[in-house]
Amino acid sequence: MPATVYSYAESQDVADSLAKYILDIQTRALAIAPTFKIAISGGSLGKVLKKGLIDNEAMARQIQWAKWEVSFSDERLVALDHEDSNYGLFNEMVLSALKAKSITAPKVYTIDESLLKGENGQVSEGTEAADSQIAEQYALQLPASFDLVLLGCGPDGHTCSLFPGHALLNERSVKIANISDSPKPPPRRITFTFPVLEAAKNIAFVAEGAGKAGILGEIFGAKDSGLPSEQVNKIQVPVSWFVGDSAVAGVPVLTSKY
Ligand SMILES: O=C1O[C@H](COP(=O)(O)O)[C@@H](O)[C@H](O)[C@H]1O
Repeated sequence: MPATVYSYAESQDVADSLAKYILDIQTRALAIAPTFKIAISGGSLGKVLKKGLIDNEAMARQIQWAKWEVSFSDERLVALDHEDSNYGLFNEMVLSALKAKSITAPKVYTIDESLLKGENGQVSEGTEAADSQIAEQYALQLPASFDLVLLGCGPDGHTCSLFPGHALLNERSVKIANISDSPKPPPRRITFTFPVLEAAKNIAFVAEGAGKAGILGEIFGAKDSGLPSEQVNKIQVPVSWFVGDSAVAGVPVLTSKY
């Protein structure tokens, strides 16, 4: 099933179309279940969600936040209020805005921060055993299947914290893996593995900026690059990309509007 690419000149249009797509999946999910199960990534995605789901007031009114269950596709092993935390970013961009508007917050599944900390309450340097315990504990909170997984694509083609050429690309024995050698700082993270992505009902990437055009050229090019984001495109799940025109400039892919 080839991925569908939705491309827009304006960043606000990327955010608004993504928001409409999320709303449609939320509506379908809530028609058959009491909660909408979504996984969110870090990086640039937080700003796009704020623009599309919070600042766009018509959209904001239709989002049933109280019925959302939010997990993170990857998380950096830092305190939740650290600037590198993916939860921290979502909190800053979305949760704090909901609080300011007195809107009931979604249920959010974070890492167990206490497992990060040493006896003095400070985040410790971590060990393989401690980090894999954080991963195992996070896996216990996952639903059997996400209605929607929102992903970013790094300039090296990584997604979640699955990096090009890394052994975790072949990890199938656990749903959440820990990594201590992330090429992008911080080095200690946990991440979804491919079985979680394969079990999802829908997956969407968001990629903006001319800086992504090179890697998108490889991902959508004729040659198999084996890049993590390209591997996600090959999963038997509907995969959509919401991109800025500059991110697909010169990329051999058909684009449309959502
Ligand atoms: O490190 C990470 O990077 C990716 C991509 O981020 P972006 O800023 O290039 O969109 C992100 O999806 C992931 O969650 C994050 O931990």
